Amino acid sequence: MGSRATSDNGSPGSFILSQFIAPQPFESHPDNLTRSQLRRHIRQLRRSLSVEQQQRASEYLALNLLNHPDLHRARHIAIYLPNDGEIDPHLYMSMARRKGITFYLPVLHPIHEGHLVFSPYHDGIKLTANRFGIPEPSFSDGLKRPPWALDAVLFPLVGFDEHGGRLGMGGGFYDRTFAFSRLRPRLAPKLIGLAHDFQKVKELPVEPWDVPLHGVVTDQRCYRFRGSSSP
Ligand SMILES: Nc1nc2c(c(=O)[nH]1)N(C=O)[C@@H](CNc1ccc(C(=O)N[C@@H](CCC(=O)O)C(=O)O)cc1)CN2
Ligand SMILES: Nc1ncnc2c1ncn2[C@@H]1O[C@H](COP(=O)(O)OP(=O)(O)OP(=O)(O)O)[C@@H](O)[C@H]1O
Repeated sequence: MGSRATSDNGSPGSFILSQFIAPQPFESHPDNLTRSQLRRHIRQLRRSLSVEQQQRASEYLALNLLNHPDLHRARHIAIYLPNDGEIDPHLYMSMARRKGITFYLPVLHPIHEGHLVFSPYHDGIKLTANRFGIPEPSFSDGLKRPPWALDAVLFPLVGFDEHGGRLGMGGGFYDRTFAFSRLRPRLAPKLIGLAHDFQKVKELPVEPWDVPLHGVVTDQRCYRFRGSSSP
């Protein structure tokens, strides 16, 4: 199963898996949708996954992340709590914690509108729903880690394409918070999107504010984009 950590076109095994996991093959995403129509369409497909499909996707995702070269040396990783059918990174987190990795959750900045801060995520931490209903640590709890001091950030994606184009929930939170990475790419954390493989679309227009991802990891593959400096 380690062979899923590949950027080629996949093996017969991954074809069978994609038939099992995806509610529809990605080719069926309608053409010519606006960004917000596409967002609605993929979010609806994502929410329609069964508990078993989500669980299976989470297991394959964990294997692909554990084998990912960009994460081998990472010790401080930002992650997210799955919402709205997002692929679930909990299994990866529990396995990686045994290797001494510290995880951080995004918290909406109460004053710096549209920006995120990152708080440590460990057992027993108190979480409260933010204005989108997503649980997050309190802004005043725990020692925050500045975005530039993270080794890697695992972005929740709504959509992505094979060229590094990214569609998020539409708030621009990740784009604003990691805008610095376009000016100082060598200092930036590894920026890696997570998604179900069927969230891949043919092509997304790149907006001027879009922060380029180093790669995307799905339940089926690891996609790595131009500009990723790791071997
Ligand atoms: N799991 C997870 N956590 C995350 C994000 C995410 O995408 N996923 N975020 C990534 O940025 C931030 C929260 N951003 C979000 C932006 C919009 C919506 C959302 O549901 N928008 C509604 C309308 C919301 C409203 O105004 O009431 C919608 O589009 O239907 C949710 C989260 C931080 N935490
Ligand atoms: N660096 C920035 N500074 C100011 N506004 C920004 C910046 N980045 C994005 N925005 C604004 O955020 C809005 C949402 O952007 P977009 O549709 O690309 O969000 P998204 O990438 O889907 O969301 P997210 O980044 O939260 O995952 C846009 O209208 C854009 O003007």
